[in-house]
Amino acid sequence: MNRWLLRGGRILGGDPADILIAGDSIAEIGAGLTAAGAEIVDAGGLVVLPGLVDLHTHLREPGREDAETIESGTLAAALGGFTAVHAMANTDPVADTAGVVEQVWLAGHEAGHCDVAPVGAVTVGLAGERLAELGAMADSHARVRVFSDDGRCVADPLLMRRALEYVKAFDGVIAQHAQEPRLTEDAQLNEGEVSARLGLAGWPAAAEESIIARDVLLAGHVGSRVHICHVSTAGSVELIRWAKARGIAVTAEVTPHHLLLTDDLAVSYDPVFKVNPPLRTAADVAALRAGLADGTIDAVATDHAPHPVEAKECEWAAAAPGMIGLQTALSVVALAMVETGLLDWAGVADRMSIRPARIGRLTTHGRPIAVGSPANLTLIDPTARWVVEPSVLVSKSRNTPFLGKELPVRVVHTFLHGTPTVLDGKPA
Ligand SMILES: NC(=O)N[C@@H](CC(=O)O)C(=O)O
Ligand SMILES: [Zn+2]
Repeated sequence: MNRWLLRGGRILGGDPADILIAGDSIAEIGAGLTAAGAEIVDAGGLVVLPGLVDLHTHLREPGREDAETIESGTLAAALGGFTAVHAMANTDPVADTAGVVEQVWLAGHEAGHCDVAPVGAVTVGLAGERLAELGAMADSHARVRVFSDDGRCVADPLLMRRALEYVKAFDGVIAQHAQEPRLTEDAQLNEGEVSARLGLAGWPAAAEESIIARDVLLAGHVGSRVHICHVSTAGSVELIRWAKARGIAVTAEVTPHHLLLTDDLAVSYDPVFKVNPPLRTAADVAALRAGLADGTIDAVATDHAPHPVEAKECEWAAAAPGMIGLQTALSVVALAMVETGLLDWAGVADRMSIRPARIGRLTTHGRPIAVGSPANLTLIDPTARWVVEPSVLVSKSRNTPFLGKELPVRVVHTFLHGTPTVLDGKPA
């Protein structure tokens, strides 16, 4: 049997302890453990977290293998400390049938770098007209629980209501990309001072907030679960706080980039900063950080959105929105939340593993680091710094605003069901 002895790591940043992995689970935790025949990993100085779980990853396969493949995207995930990712449905073909979600699940399983939980489309072809076969996707081998037309908003309120009602039967959740389409036609960046100065069409906060207000009311009305993708405004945080206080089953995610970057970066006209929803103001960033710290926002999700060079090395208006983020997520969260004292490592584990796993109903991820739990673990060096060189990025795309930047915190080892996927920062 597979046996690994992780020596002296600090579980969630606490006191040093040894962890013995046997097979796919944690067999023992304690001081001075010995285990004949086990491979030893010196975890001295490292912090041990439950394997990170991403609720929002664009793996681009099938259809856009020039931007990313399941192999390259999940390897980036493992190097970023993730043991599970939810693969968004805006592929080509769209993941709107049991056949496509099973294909994505199987390809993830064969790649073996992390578990892949396919997200099913809410509507056929993401067209927003008819519901996709949600039940068949839930019942498939992929066991889909998260459904989203992400990239597009489910704009029709009746269709949204029906989707919320439908997924109750199998404890699913609708993950809404909250963007009122008419209010954001041609929108290029946050509507405000910067958009006015640059003369580009703005994306008002109200386009996000009006959909969130509508959808929390619908979810409350039908008694179903709604999840809000990539929350980006202070008003959205307030609405979600209000809905949670009323007992509505709403959860929400924020991206690392929305926790750190602001819309004034667009004055460079560099499309690397073009993303959907757009970067907002410093006041929004402060509200997002506070909302994540107090748990109003449940989770950090990367919205890893790879695009080929030609989609980014062009004029701002012609560029595709999106940034890659799997390999930088933990570092950016450390910068925005840990170094500012807003979250400790236990808090990071909660927002990047425990809660996202619960939202996605992944039973073997986001478990406490305890005897008997599945050995999905991420060991990080909290004092290390690294430079985001192109050579360390394994995604097929390079569209990150952090290229060339120095970031804190390095992912050192990642274990997936008891087997290392990353050792010493390298693919195992
Ligand atoms: N976030 C983005 O800017 N782009 C995403 C779609 C999405 O998550 O909305 C993509 O698929 O490229
Ligand atoms: Zn989206």
